[in-house]
Amino acid sequence: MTGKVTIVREFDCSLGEGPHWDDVSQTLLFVDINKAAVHRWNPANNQMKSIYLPDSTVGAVVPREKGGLVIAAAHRFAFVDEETGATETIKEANLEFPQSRFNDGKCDPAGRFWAGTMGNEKEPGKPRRNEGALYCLQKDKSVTKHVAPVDISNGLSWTADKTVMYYCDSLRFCIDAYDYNIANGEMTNQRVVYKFNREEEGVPDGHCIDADDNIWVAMFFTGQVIKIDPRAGKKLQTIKVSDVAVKTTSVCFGGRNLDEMYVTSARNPSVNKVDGDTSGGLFKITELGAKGLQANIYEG
Ligand SMILES: O=C(O)[C@H](O)[C@@H](O)[C@H](O)[C@H](O)CO
Ligand SMILES: [Zn+2]
Repeated sequence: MTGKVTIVREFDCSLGEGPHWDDVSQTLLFVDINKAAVHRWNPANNQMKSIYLPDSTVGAVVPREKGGLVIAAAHRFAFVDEETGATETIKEANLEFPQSRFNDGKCDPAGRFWAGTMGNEKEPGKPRRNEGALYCLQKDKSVTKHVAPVDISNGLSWTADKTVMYYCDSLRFCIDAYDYNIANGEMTNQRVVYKFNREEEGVPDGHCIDADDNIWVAMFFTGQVIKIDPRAGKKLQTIKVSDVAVKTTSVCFGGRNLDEMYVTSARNPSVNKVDGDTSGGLFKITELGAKGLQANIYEG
């Protein structure tokens, strides 16, 4: 199977990110970082519900088991009431770097919410260096710091047996693996499992893991999704998502059978959107011959 790409909706995201398939409602949650927007899109009726947060940016969103959402936005973890849009700060983080902000995040299989930060970027791929870190919002609502310094904290995933965690600091141009202790959330024994070729492959951004423990990475600047076998350290497949929307930012599996892949993207810089400019849109890849696992949610 090679993967069939379609554009499902021209969302015109400034910086679309963090797709999360909500299997309960069969809808897709994702963010537009620069617009501080949390979007929920229902593929069944093409309806979109959006919340615009009071924060300057939002890096990631996940559902909360007790109801509502949890976000990593600007400098805080916060709860969001999806009906009213009201937010409640849980904890602030990375305040030592005032120009930094939260970026990508995801829940681990035990229901902790992991999210990392990055320095301000005047242009994509060029942030203030070493201003980011990887944080974890524990289920007791405390926040712990795990990796620092980081340039652009991005993709996170865990193997099905919960013993390995994968992490990507984009400007390291690799995927790192860690031994993962699911009982206490500690990550140890960092090693590189795949090194990207910057020229041909672009900048590694968000990623997700499939039921076979292969990793699918959205590549920023090249409009590609790359499938990697992290055990063999090998690239298995490259899928061209778009020649126009080349800033592909993240991926997740979705759909009734979790066998469709959603891909978010960022807008190309142009004042007015011209015909055929699909950048900032949401894409779908089918016929992948792979399936995802149910996405984890925050259990605190
Ligand atoms: O989507 C993200 O994770 C960041 O917010 C982006 O800005 C990109 O990662 C970065 O620019 C890639 O080079
Ligand atoms: Zn990202």
